[in-house]
Amino acid sequence: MWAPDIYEGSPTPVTAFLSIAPKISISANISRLSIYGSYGATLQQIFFFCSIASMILGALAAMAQTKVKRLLAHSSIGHVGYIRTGFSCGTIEGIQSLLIGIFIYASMTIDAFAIVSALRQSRVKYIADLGALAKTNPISAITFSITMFSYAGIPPLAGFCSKFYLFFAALGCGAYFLAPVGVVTSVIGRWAAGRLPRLTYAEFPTKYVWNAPKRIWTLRKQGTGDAYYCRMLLNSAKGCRTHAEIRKVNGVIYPTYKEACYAAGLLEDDKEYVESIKAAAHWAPADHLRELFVTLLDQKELTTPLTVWLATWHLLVEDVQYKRRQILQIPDLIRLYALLTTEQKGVYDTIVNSVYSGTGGIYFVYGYGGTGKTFLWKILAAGIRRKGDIVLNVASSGIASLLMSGGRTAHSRFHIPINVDETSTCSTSAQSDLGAMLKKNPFGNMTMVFGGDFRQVLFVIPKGSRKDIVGASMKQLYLWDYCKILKLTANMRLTVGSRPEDVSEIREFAEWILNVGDGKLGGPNEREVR
Ligand SMILES: Nc1ncnc2c1ncn2[C@@H]1O[C@H](COP(=O)(O)OP(=O)(O)OP(=O)(O)O)[C@@H](O)[C@H]1O
Repeated sequence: MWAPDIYEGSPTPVTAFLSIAPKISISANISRLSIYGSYGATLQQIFFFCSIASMILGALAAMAQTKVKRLLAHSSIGHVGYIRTGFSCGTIEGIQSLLIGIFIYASMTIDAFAIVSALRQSRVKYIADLGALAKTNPISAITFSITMFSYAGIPPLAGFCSKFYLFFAALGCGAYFLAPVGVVTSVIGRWAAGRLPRLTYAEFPTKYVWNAPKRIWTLRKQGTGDAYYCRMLLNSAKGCRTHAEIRKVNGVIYPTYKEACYAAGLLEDDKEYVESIKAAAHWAPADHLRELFVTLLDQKELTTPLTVWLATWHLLVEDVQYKRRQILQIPDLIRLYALLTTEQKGVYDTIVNSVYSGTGGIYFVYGYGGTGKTFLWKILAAGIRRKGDIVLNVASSGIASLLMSGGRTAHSRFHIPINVDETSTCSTSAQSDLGAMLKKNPFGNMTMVFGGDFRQVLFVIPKGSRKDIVGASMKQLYLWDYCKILKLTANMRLTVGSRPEDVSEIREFAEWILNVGDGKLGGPNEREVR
């Protein structure tokens, strides 16, 4: 990015920092290099050429500027050229003059930006706005003029001393061409600085109004009403006969005078700030962008803050959703819900309705491996937690509990003893959060969802018979009679995320597993697994 664009687009304190700090650090580094190293004639010629190029570019470009900050930006480019002269000499005098130059440059720049910052509080942005400053704010006008003349190198000001030392050092090392170029560019700079305080007689009332009771000129405030924008258009539109014709710009009739003013380029539309925020979004996180936006608001840089907000809000709030989800540990629910199949949606809706109708209930979601049970748990938990309600995800094993958001083993969550007998109780304290929750929501009002595949969740009973194993399963609980069974049948593992060439193999394996589970394969195993 071109430095003056950055200067223009950044808040004034940032611009001041950018115009001083890098130059000091670069000058300090190259001075050290110059002291400890040495370079030949070719390199010296290149440095001289760069100095001359910076001086000429800074001076010529400054002539064409209309905005105060851009003028300072180009002056700063010119100054880099002057300062580099000291380094290019390759002599101790050159380094001394460079240090003096950088000190004076930093002082002048701090002074200039302090004034610019103060002036921008009163919305002075353009060089033309400075025209009648002497009338309204003589102290600022005098200080700014002195600073700009010092920038231009007019004797006996500090800027002159710095340039004098630099050119003297250049002549001392035989760079006879560089000194006259520096003098000529300084004269051009003097012209650029000299045109600051001028406004024509006709232009003066466009920036200032005469305050008759106080007998002073005050800065013209920008109007906001329709009449103001209409008057603005009338100053440039020709031959209008109707209001619609006043609002017509380049063949388009705009609905409001203000929009027509923007289209005609009569109002600043803050495009530069919108572009700055968009450019910064490529490398800066959203909270930094928000800081930038707030600084722009604070510095009163924006003409139409709402327009800038509407054009950039999606970048400024990019992380908000993400952060919220992180805090609540909620995945992107809307996207996930859309992924659910019809039968998964049926199960989801039944369970969520039971939670929010207040009736509660016990459900068992039955589906063989790969039908999306774990997938459903995640979305159910997200959907209910999103509303601030509590979901306790538990599993019978530690590994299975890791698959669920905030999952724990049932034993850990409800303090269930490992070895259970008739006298066992859960050691949940009544004062704990869990105890308080259980007291507040008696089991009748709660929704409990069990899930699994009987092929996968049957208990291992050491040396137990088929009858013992079935007897230890959930089906034997008295609660089972109240359990509503919800079924998932489509094997999602086959259809989602698998490579097409693997699908038939996975399908074959899934069917084989099913058949083993259903007892359709194999014979009696003589109570031993081989
Ligand atoms: N609606 C869906 N959209 C996209 N992917 C899905 C969907 N449902 C399930 N899946 C994916 O299918 C695969 C199997 O799902 P999941 O692990 O939830 O099944 P499961 O029934 O819990 O299996 P198992 O009983 O073997 O643990 C996972 O990769 C999951 O992300």
